[in-house]
Amino acid sequence: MLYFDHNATTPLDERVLDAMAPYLGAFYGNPSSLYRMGRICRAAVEMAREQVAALVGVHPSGIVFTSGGTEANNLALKGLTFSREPGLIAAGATEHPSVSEPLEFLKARAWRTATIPVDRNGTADVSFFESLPIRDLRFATLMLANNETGVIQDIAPIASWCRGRGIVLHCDAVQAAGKIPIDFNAGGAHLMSLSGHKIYGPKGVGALIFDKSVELEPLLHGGGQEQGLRGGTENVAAIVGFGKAAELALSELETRRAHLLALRERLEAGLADVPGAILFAAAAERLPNTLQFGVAGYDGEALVMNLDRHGIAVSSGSACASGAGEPSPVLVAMGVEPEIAKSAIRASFGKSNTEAEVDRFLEVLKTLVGTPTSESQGSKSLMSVI
Ligand SMILES: Cc1ncc(COP(=O)(O)O)c(C=O)c1O
Repeated sequence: MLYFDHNATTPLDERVLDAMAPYLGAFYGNPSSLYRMGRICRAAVEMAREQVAALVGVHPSGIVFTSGGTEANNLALKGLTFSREPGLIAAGATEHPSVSEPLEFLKARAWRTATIPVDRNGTADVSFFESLPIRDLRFATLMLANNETGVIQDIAPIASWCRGRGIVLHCDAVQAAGKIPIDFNAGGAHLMSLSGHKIYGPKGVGALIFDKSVELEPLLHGGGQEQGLRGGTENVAAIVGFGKAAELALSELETRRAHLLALRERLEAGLADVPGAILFAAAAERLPNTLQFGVAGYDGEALVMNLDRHGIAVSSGSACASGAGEPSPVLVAMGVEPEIAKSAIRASFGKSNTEAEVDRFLEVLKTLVGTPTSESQGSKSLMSVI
């Protein structure tokens, strides 16, 4: 299978599996136990904490391990509300459901939201913040990179606006981590979510990075683990795997980034010969591995299924939204017409993909959507950009 769906999930790196193995076998201790095996497991968890901290340039004590990106987002958003009077939350228009759904939950409980609009390229409008009633604004949330389009938001000016007014900013960096450099402190957000399975680590583990100045309440009360912010016996093997994946992501960041960008650019160039291809968020700064496009007149989900018959795995939008038959809310928020949005396909490359695989993808795509007519072949490019 040609796997181009790394924003949905990544395969487990073999080196990660090797690091995890002892903690799925011989070292089964509880990291809270005082005897030797417990201490070995504790040391493994703490080493992983250092590895994840290094990926985003923070002190290890600013990391809470969670069951994944979804829990990290829920912990941030709900955890901020428990000790605050209900008020206004500013939230990006293209957030992942693990942010937008907790916000819906909060809206049913006296909280209100203000949507930070995006332009046609999916870039958030920073000036929108000036229109917000500061006294009512409790906190803000904006993703670092979008899971569908790969659009990267410039968080620093928003964070500095928020910090200047004592407003907490949460940032979902699940898709950005391991693909672009992240410096938590320079970025300026107070809270940041990460996930293990998007960086060749295991599923079911993630982290919330937190600034100690922020008042945050846990979702899970229990044995006081994770500095009291996430009760429950730690999933040691998964945490160890996440740590190893983070270490590799940091040490290989530049080589991975260059490789992924070359693949993305190859696909982008090839799409110019695909009749009716429309590249989304073309002018925005995007993740090196992600390319979302539509093919006018075609249904994205049908194309995904046809590509699957040829052994090619891509997504018709975000993994969570696919199957719903609705146009992608991300593209709709960008002002893309619903009919065009319904034709969307997302290719997200990974470190093992090759140029030959991209060429094969283009070859199959062209057979599925027809080849250019001699008349259109004469034109410079058949691809429009949105
Ligand atoms: C931007 C973004 N945030 C959060 C998540 C949720 O992460 P997890 O699958 O670890 O719960 C995802 C997963 O697709 C994502 O793309």
